[in-house]
Amino acid sequence: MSETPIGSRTLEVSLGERSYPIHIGPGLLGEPDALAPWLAGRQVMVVTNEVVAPLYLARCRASLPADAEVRELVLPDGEATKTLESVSRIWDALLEAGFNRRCTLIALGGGVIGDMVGFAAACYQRGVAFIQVPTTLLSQVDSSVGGKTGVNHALGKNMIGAFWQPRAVLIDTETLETLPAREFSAGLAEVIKYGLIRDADFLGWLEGAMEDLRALEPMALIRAIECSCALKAEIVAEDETEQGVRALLNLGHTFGHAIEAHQGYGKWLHGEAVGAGMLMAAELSARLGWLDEAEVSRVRDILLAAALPLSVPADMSVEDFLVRMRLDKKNIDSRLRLILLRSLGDACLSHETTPELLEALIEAFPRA
Ligand SMILES: NC(=O)c1ccc[n+]([C@@H]2O[C@H](COP(=O)([O-])OP(=O)(O)OC[C@H]3O[C@@H](n4cnc5c(N)ncnc54)[C@H](O)[C@@H]3O)[C@@H](O)[C@H]2O)c1
Ligand SMILES: O=C(O)C(=O)C[C@@H](O)[C@H](O)[C@H](O)COP(=O)(O)O
Ligand SMILES: [Zn+2]
Repeated sequence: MSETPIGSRTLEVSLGERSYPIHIGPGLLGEPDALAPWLAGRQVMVVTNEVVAPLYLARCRASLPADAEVRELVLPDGEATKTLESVSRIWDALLEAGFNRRCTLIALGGGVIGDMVGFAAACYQRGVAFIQVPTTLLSQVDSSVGGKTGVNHALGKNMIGAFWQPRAVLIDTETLETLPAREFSAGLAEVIKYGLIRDADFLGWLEGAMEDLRALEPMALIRAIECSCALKAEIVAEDETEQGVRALLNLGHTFGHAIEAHQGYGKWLHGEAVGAGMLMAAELSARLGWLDEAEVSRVRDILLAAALPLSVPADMSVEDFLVRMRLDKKNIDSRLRLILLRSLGDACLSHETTPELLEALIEAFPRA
């Protein structure tokens, strides 16, 4: 890009030869040639969905060089479409266009599009370039960074996938102006997650900034997105393929993924399920004697301030949770491993939970 616009920031995900930038700022999408530096060749396929296309496809095209051979694929919307069949449609479109190994895929949309396009890129002709252009808060603070790509399976979330890093992440914070409030709240869950797992100061700042964030106050937004991306980039650089510390990014997810899969993908938003799951993890941490009641209340209060659910679905039994949780990717040798909190800002991967403790926690957790 020629000039850095006011209020914008650049971070790096440091992965040696596969390092890449994260550009964050208002109005980045639509700048002429903004995407040009990371194209592998002239062939470009922009993949988006039917909600995002009318809003941002034209701006995305305007950020590509005039001589690029650009194709567009507009997929249906929603978590229920995060399937191998949708990814297959991307491969069909690439082959029909005669695209070769030097093509570049652009993921324009939220985490569903980003995860699918990344996976399509990882497999097409054994791996081609892709760029993340995230347009939801959740995808701007989490899913566009770190190279986890894939699709859901009826039996479990993100069960089919690959680690495949993008060449760049371009975050235009202005795209959040059209995002529904419920989706914005879902994104806040992952923002809160970073404070809970790794950064108590950031958590403290978030507690005071929640109103500004929900009002889309530009500087608060940039700070939340920048801090989130910086924390994620640091963890991914340390542990790209989740052999250790990266698992902390899964706080609340073992419970959350169980809710998403049991309810039917899309009924509960990913961030909503993760929010409730983080409260469950905090309460379990308290039952182990690690958090005190005041700390659990802080978790409850910040989730409430973000307009996230504090209860789980009324129709989910303890067994409904356990069946799904036993399939979690973090488990080893049938031992359930959960991310818990030793204190606010300090998470750990724990297998100290007994079945009795877990069952009692799920049983007692509020239903709605
Ligand atoms: N790969 C990772 O590391 C990672 C991390 C977190 C979440 N995820 C995955 O991300 C997915 C959730 O992502 P999400 O919350 O972005 O959901 P999403 O992609 O379904 O987007 C949410 C909704 O907002 C719409 N939308 C997108 N941008 C918009 C805009 N600017 N204005 C108006 N509407 C817009 C979408 O069409 C959709 O209806 C889940 O599948 C989750 O598993 C992946
Ligand atoms: O990047 C990661 O690592 C994460 O765990 C981020 C999570 O927010 C995200 O939901 C991720 O897709 C979960 O991955 P999974 O392997 O637990 O399905
Ligand atoms: Zn998540």
